[in-house]
Amino acid sequence: MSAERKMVQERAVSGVKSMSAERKMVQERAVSGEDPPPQYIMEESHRPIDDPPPTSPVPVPVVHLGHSDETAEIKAALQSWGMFQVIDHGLPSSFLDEVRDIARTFFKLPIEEKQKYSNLIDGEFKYEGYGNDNIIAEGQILDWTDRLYLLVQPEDERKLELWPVNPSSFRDVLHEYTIKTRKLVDDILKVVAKSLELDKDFFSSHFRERSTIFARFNYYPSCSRPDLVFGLKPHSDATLITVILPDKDVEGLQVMKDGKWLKVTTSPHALLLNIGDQMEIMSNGIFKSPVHRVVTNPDNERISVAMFCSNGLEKEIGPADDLVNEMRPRLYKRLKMKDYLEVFFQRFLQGKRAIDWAKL
Ligand SMILES: O=C(O)CCC(=O)C(=O)O
Ligand SMILES: [Fe+2]
Repeated sequence: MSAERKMVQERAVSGVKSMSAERKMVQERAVSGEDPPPQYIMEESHRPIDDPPPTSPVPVPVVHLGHSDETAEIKAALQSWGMFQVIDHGLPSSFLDEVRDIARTFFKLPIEEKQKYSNLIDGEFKYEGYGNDNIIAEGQILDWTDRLYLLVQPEDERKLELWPVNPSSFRDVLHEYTIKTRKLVDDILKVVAKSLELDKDFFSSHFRERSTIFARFNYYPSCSRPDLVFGLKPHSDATLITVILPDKDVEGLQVMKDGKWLKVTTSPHALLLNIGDQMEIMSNGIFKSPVHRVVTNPDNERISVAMFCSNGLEKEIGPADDLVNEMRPRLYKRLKMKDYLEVFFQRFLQGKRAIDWAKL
């Protein structure tokens, strides 16, 4: 990785001085049966218990790739939900299970083994590795989750020393999963471009130019007080598009739709795709980056794997010229990806959205 890029990445997350010190992992708290301590507890008005409660599960729309209706299906799904599931993605179910297995096996390793990949070095927060969120402010509320966060693309920027060697298949499976999800995302971005009547390579060419993919393995231990804490606070992703491999058995993801929280349910063989803020900006707001959150569960742990696909850090992005006209004025400014990410991460940690900063 170039020195400049490294600096930018580090600045992107620690623009405000890090206050992370050695921290107990959420998994350790859950194993010892601890109730969530105060730094995890949401203030009363923002707790996961909603009135009215999240409605009964409505499956997220399915897009049938390669089908004559795919363009219309994607457009409808993105305008109503900001997300969709794909079942005919070409990745065998057994392979998706392997991806879930490497995540589960890694998080089951003894803490000392996992700490070899820690994102805290001498108390200083690093972007990649195993751990939790950076702490940048006193009183910051933490999420009930542990993670492993790795850059997988561009390949020549991977920090392989942070890729677990246990389970022994971890690196090969993650590499293969990267190649496969990348191909899927490239294909899907062409359909998204078509649905907006843009050149079919509009998003995928942006996406090819030193585009980044980060893999995030999310582990949400069971929690005695799901009414007080979040597995992941409400947020939108900074990405162009995100591919989520949800837990096969345990629910937890919810999305805000038409002002209400809905439980997200998908087929066990599905990949779930949601767009992020970069797509909202580039589509001039025709597609909105969905706000979503994860709740915890008193009986079960949950895992998920997210692949965050973004334009390269040095790219400047803005609304597509063809989507700006008299009827639809430009809604977002042009911005450099690295500047956006800097704002995004600071706000993400405070449970705030960055997209407002990009609006004109
Ligand atoms: O755990 C999930 O299902 C979603 C994770 C997510 O939204 C994220 O990692 O940004
Ligand atoms: Fe997310």
